Amino acid sequence: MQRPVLELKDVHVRHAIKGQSLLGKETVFALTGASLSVSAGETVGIVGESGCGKSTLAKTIVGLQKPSEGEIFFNGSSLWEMSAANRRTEFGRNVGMIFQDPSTALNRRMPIRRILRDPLDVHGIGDGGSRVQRVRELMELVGLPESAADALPTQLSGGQRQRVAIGRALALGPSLLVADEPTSALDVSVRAQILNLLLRLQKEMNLAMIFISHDIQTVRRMSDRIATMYLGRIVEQVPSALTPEGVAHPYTTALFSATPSILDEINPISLDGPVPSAVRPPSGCPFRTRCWKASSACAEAMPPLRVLSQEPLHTLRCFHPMDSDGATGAPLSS
Ligand SMILES: Nc1ncnc2c1ncn2[C@@H]1O[C@H](COP(=O)(O)OP(=O)(O)OP(=O)(O)O)[C@@H](O)[C@H]1O
Repeated sequence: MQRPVLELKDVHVRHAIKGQSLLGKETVFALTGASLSVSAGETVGIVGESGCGKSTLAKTIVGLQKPSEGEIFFNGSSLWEMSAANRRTEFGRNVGMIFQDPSTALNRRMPIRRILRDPLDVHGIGDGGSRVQRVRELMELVGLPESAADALPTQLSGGQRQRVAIGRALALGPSLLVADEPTSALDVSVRAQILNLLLRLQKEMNLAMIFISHDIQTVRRMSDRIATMYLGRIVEQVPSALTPEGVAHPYTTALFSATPSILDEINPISLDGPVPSAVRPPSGCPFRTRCWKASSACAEAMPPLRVLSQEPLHTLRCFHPMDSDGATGAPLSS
């Protein structure tokens, strides 16, 4: 079996509450027990509502956030046991990140050719001539016209700016790409172009990709596997090829029912009540306070990780999965 490019083992991230240190009484449980892996040529999609920990997971994967507990392996080496210099050079060269909003992610005062060249300069790759050549290649790769080279980010459209951000993320030829909501700040009309560009580049470059979105249909289209997050926990990992009826966690089912594609026939499920606080998450399963299938067992303990299928991978943390009674339809009254 292929060794994963990236592997997270039981990773936790706790944030201090604003104005307090981590030693203060209360902390934000931003990520709890996340285990995940992604191999070359594979895309894992992360989906969940706002505040569920998607960005924390992304920052943790690219080394911008140190886990409070757990381990991260990159090509088999522990990220936080590497020297800081190796993390910056060896790891930094091999991982690219695309952020949600290209307007804030790019330096407004730098012309595009400098933005694309910057990673090569910082990592000392090649000489002046080869860097100029690489910038040309990158512009062609992401579909930017030559005339954009001397423009400032503010002179480009939102879609073109995101193309620049993608080019910069790929400048050093990474093996892992993390895209955190890469189209949510863009006009609907250009979203499909950027998604298609990412799909093509991921295939051509055999990248391991983590693709994050709050929209499960976009994640399904972009990924081989969907990891559903709820209140800092990965509650299910399910192959994207499965139909919504094949998913097992009630929360994943609810996400599908909120944004059905024209091919899906699912009854709408409305989730009652707000997402609980990440400072005081509920005991047991975090979803139980909004789950129409919850029982007293769900309050007592976090459901253990169950592997429903190894190849393709389907994992679940739930005491009352959808397939246990064949029901994918309307919620039972609570
Ligand atoms: N630096 C921080 N300090 C304190 N709390 C934080 C910090 N960053 C994130 N959080 C909290 O951690 C939890 C997870 O946040 P995160 O931004 O990872 O979620 P998200 O799913 O990416 O949300 P969104 O889709 O709105 O960006 C939230 O409760 C958030 O308020």
